[in-house]
Amino acid sequence: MSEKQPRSESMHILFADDEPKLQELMRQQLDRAGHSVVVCPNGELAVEALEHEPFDCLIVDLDMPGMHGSEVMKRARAIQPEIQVIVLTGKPDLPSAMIAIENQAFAFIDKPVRFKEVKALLSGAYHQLDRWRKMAAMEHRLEQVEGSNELIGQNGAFEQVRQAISKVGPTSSTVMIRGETGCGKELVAKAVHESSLRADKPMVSINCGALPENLIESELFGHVKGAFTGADSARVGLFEVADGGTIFLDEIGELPLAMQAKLLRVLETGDIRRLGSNQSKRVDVRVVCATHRDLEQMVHDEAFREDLMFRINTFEIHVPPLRDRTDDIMPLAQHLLVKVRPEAAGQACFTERAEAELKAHRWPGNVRELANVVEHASILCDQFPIDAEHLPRHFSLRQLRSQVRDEAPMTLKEMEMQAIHRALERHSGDKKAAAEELGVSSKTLYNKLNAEASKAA
Ligand SMILES: Nc1ncnc2c1ncn2[C@@H]1O[C@H](COP(=O)(O)OP(=O)(O)OP(=O)(O)O)[C@@H](O)[C@H]1O
Repeated sequence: MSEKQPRSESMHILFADDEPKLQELMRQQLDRAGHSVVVCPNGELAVEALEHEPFDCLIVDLDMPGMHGSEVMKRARAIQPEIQVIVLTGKPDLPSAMIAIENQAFAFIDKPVRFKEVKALLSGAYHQLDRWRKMAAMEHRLEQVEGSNELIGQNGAFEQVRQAISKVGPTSSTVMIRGETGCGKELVAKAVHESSLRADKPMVSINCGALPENLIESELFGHVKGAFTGADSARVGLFEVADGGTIFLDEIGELPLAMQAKLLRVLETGDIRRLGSNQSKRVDVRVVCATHRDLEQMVHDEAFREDLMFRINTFEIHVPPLRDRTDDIMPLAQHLLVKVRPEAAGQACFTERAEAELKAHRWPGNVRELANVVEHASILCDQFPIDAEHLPRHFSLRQLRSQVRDEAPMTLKEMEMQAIHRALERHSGDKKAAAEELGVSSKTLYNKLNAEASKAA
């Protein structure tokens, strides 16, 4: 007697085969195993069924009179991309197997059908579908967290950025994006990737300044099991993950010299080698880098390899700081506000006073700082428009620091953040230089800025 499928694994199945006996058998067995099933005697009716209702799985015979099984599979994929397909055939030869592979079938079985085998495959198909749905849910969540990748900016200088993206995007050139911290370099890198022929392949990002030196190599190139103490299992590096796509090396100026040499070798040969392995592997990855550092000065100071600099700055995009495009401040503020308060769309959301303050500010943290300020204000403001009083305290303090420095009470934390922002201002957003001046590590500085950003959120 067939066992009933656990409820959670039951699927809605479309069975398409022209053999009446097999149709009857599958109808009974699939039903008994806890699935719901629609049986079609030919391809045309199967496609009609697919157009009318969603199925989890399609079991399809290749050789049916009329529409061939391969055509049914193609149509099924177009109508329901996530559908899992199991191919049945009376001729289990290479051409049939190729058809199954080309149509991304989950499994391929020959006749006569052994139901035990079908049952096991259905369980596998169920889990495959489950993974597909979880992945889709994750992508959806990621999209919500990251928001849209739309680049806002009408300013002339920003228009040049757009033009540069559209020119270099479709090529496979290495791109170097320069600009102060928070001015939108990563967003520009995403736009380069999205306008490239690799847009449907992954783009992976790594912040070279945020990783301890001993982890960077394994992060970029992976490692084999036992490569170092604690490497209990092998790990795929980001270059391999990005194969076919783009890797974004943020804060490239922070890359230690030893790693610069290894990166240069990868860029020149296209081969990567996992840490602890003797085997190289060819990867096809486009490299996009970003930095707010003066790389030429770093080369002069022997902190950055000249040969690597020449290799990565084939094409440069300069993202202007926000203070140089004040006409972009309000469109950006409105865009960032809609991200956190969708109901703000289409409304005039800032008073003249708030607008004046936003426009007068120097924005050492650029668009990221603006995003934090807007989010903070949106929390304090129950009803639009946002007024100057809704802007964050540290923002107003910075704005008015010359008048209020001695009068306004401040917590230690606020004084600390003020010191950090002043140091960043003095060093034009250069976090490493600011950290040096403040006597803390770059990592501590990043942590404090991140903590401030999440507090404002
Ligand atoms: N032109 C823009 N249009 C819309 N949003 C933007 C724009 N520029 C920056 N942002 C937003 O501002 C924030 C900071 O941008 P991004 O991370 O790209 O800056 P960055 O220059 O890479 O920063 P860092 O130097 O710290 O790495 C992000 O949330 C981004 O979406």
